[in-house]
Amino acid sequence: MSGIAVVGGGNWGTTFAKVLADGGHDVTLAVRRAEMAEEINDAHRNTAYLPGINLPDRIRATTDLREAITDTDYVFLSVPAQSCRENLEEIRPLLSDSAAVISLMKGVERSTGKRMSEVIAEVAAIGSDRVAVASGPNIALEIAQGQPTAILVASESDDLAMRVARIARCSYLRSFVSNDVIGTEFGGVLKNLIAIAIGIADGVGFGENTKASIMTRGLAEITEFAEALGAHRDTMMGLAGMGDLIATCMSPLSRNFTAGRLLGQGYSYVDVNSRMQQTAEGLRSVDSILEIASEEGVPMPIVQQIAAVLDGRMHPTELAPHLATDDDENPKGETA
Ligand SMILES: NC(=O)c1ccc[n+]([C@@H]2O[C@H](COP(=O)([O-])OP(=O)(O)OC[C@H]3O[C@@H](n4cnc5c(N)ncnc54)[C@H](O)[C@@H]3O)[C@@H](O)[C@H]2O)c1
Ligand SMILES: O=P(O)(O)OC[C@H](O)CO
Repeated sequence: MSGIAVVGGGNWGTTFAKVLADGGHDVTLAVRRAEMAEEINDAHRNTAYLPGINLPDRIRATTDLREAITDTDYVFLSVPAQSCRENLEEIRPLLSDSAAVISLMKGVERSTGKRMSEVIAEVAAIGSDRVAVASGPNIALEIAQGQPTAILVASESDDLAMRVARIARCSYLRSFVSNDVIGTEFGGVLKNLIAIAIGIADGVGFGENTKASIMTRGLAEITEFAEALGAHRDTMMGLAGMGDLIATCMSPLSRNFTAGRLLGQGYSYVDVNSRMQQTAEGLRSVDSILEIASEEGVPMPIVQQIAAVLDGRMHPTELAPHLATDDDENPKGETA
């Protein structure tokens, strides 16, 4: 048995399939639309998601999940987090007894607050030694253009993390390994929220001081949250935390930053949703993260202000979460 499948032919799924193929592997890319599969197979292009990018011949697209998953060792999942469960329900009966499932997603499930690796283990009914996650400063289009970057692959199984890292690398993507699954996942989920705040600040017209202070306080805020949930601090200071935070907050290609900027420009949440062509996971994660933060007693002033802008309780020009403190005499974390 051998084989690699990527499920989800969007921005990231297609780019990740290209990374795997450029690393010398044959990859089956499971997509939903027949015309997309045809374009990828015949013209080696996915113009809807990666305009101007030529895809390697080693990628074969199909709309048939059975063809993609059967007898496959590694299944990489790159669909919106809210559709992870339904996609897995279709995948589960097709999985071989030893196949590993790797999440490329950066969201939590709204209905349960679960991380994607938790949803995978539950729905696919597989042990944590067959589940991995991969996350880092990975703006898809830049990687598809061959611009160099790095990614962190994490699994509770060192062996699986190493195997996935060896597959998921090529001349322009270096993979590092970790066993901090919680930190690697929360790094990706939480940086999206800070990128929305930075987008709001940008849309309002605030300058670099504002954005730098939100980013810095944001890193402290998401690190405290992630640590409370079991993440290692080092992970939050590494590629999957600070690295991804910087990339996402600074890139106009980021969908989370773009969604924030639209909010800052005065569009409502409903308008922003209808304008976004691609997945901005942060918009769907805000409520779940605040719920978990409240259960854990972790203060999240930045995320709270994003929620207030999203539901119209706060005007974007009032966004100044880095000024909020319960105790002005004893500001917390000012070494950050
Ligand atoms: N784009 C990036 O730069 C990037 C980088 C790293 C991680 N990610 C993460 O990867 C995941 C996928 O993001 P993306 O950028 O590829 O999103 P996207 O919107 O570009 O594509 C999503 C894909 O999922 C498919 N899909 C399958 N089931 C679906 C369903 N029920 N509803 C909607 N779409 C469904 C769509 O057809 C589409 O091909 C997200 O969690 C995102 O945070 C994205
Ligand atoms: O476009 P975004 O905001 O989903 O961010 C993409 C990646 O997660 C950046 O690492």
